[in-house]
Amino acid sequence: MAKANRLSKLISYLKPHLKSLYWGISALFVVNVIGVYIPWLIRDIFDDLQANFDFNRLVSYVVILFVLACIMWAIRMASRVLIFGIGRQVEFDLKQRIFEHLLKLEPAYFNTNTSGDLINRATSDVDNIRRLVGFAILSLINTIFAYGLTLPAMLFINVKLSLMTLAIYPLMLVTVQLFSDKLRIDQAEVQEKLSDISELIQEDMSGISLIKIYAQEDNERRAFSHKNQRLLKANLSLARTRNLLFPIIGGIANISLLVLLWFGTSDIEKGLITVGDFIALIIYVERLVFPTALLGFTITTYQRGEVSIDRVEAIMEVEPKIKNDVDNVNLPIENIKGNIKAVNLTYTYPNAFQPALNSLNFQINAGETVAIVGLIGSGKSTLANAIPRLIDISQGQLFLDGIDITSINLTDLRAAIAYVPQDSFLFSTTIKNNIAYSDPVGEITEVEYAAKQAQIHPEIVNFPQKYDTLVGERGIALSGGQRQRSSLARALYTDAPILILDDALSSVDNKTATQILENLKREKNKTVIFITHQMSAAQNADRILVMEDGNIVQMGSHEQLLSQEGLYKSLWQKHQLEEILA
Ligand SMILES: Nc1ncnc2c1ncn2[C@@H]1O[C@H](COP(=O)(O)OP(=O)(O)OP(=O)(O)O)[C@@H](O)[C@H]1O
Repeated sequence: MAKANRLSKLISYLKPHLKSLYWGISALFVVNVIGVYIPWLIRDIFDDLQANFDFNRLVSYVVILFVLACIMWAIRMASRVLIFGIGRQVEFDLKQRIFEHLLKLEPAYFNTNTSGDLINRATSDVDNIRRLVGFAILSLINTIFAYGLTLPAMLFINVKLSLMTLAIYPLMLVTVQLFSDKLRIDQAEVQEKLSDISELIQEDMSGISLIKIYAQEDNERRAFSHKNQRLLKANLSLARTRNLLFPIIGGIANISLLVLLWFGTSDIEKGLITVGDFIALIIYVERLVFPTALLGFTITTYQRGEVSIDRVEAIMEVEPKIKNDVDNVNLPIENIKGNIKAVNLTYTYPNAFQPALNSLNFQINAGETVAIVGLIGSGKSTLANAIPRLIDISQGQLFLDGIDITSINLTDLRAAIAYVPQDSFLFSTTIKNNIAYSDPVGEITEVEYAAKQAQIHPEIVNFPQKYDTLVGERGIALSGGQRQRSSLARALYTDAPILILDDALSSVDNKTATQILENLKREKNKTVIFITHQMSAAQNADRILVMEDGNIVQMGSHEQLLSQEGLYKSLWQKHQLEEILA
């Protein structure tokens, strides 16, 4: 991204918070004015008291200085709260925008972009932008005000002394810049070693049974110790760099004070400056140490923030491929019958050489139960994903109740379809919330009804907290079959006119799977499409589509297909042989 573009992005992040920024900058200005005025006052106090000491005046000066210092402290606090607050606000806005944008993107995007990278952009990169907006802006403006106000005051007191003492300050800036590069490298190294360790812990905890079966505890312990050593080394290197930098900055500041002391005292002696002038200069020089040192960090923070703006904006620039047509048609769920028709339906995955769906033509009537069978990789899941537009299919190839699905409002289309994907994903929440995912405030009786239809109810009531039992990663471990039937219950709960099951009962025994499908068949007006490798379940469907290499090679009822030579007959014979052998 070009520099000007980045700057305009940065301004757009700040735009909603301009009022706070205005007040924050104003507060910083006032702080710096008071910060320059206090040494000036001390200068006058010294010169005044030296000429004519009076205890009462001393007390009143001390009170004035104390009040000014308190006001400065309070305003400085306010400026920090305001500007760091903007950083936090921008962080909040960006995280929200990234998440909302990711929700708009199609599943294919997440196949080509790792979740680790996306999480990194939404956390570490957003954090870098927060630092740019909070710390870098505060520090940069503070430095501008500090120099802009302090330097004239110093020059007014004595040009030669001011320039001599500050001449060494660029060295401080360069040192911090050099160190901040090293600090960044060390910090990244620590981060990398830390994620290595986290990955190992995560993997070992998931594969703990395998480690035990293969008696690999010693090997894993050694692997952990090796990674832990590397983390220790990285941490020590970071500590060394930090511990070296701050004494060097202090040393440079002290050199400039020594210069001031050396030439300043002789100037007092020569009567070129007063004692008050000298003390004010010392305070001014000290005042500039912090902003100068911070400027080095500010430049690095700014550069890092710029890279992060590019990385975050790269996500935001990805246009969702599957979106509503400009003149999309609303299709209320109560008007949907559930007829599905494909006309030369063709789909090729990006970077694939062959189409996964190769000019399919079929019609599924409303209320029909259709099984899709075929060899692995023949395109069954791709077809299932095409109907709710989870993949980007072309216009004029797939129709719902005679309407091109690419022109139907996406929310309406998806509301019409209950879909159970191959992996029965469960969220880390209660079983009730998992089933009632599409309408979390639904009645428990409806949740139970769906669970009964999916034949999981008797097992749920045996769970420790019944429907309130936590499942998913942080809950109890469910068997494959229980997970599948819970996902099925989630789909049945929505009561959509079309139900698609993608091999969703593969871990359920044949008898239960057949029973579930029988129950579904009895559901009037529901179009059911179920992809399966279980031939005993498929045989009960009204019709069966047989797929091979992205083509529908056979279509008909179980009896019709058995009477023909072809893939279906050989799949059925194989199934029967397995039954006999079992
Ligand atoms: N995201 C993807 N990117 C590229 N190719 C893919 C992708 N998903 C599937 N394919 C390919 O498309 C073809 C059809 O895959 P699909 O998953 O639809 O088959 P399937 O019949 O459902 O298989 P299974 O019975 O094993 O579930 C396969 O050759 C597969 O390798």
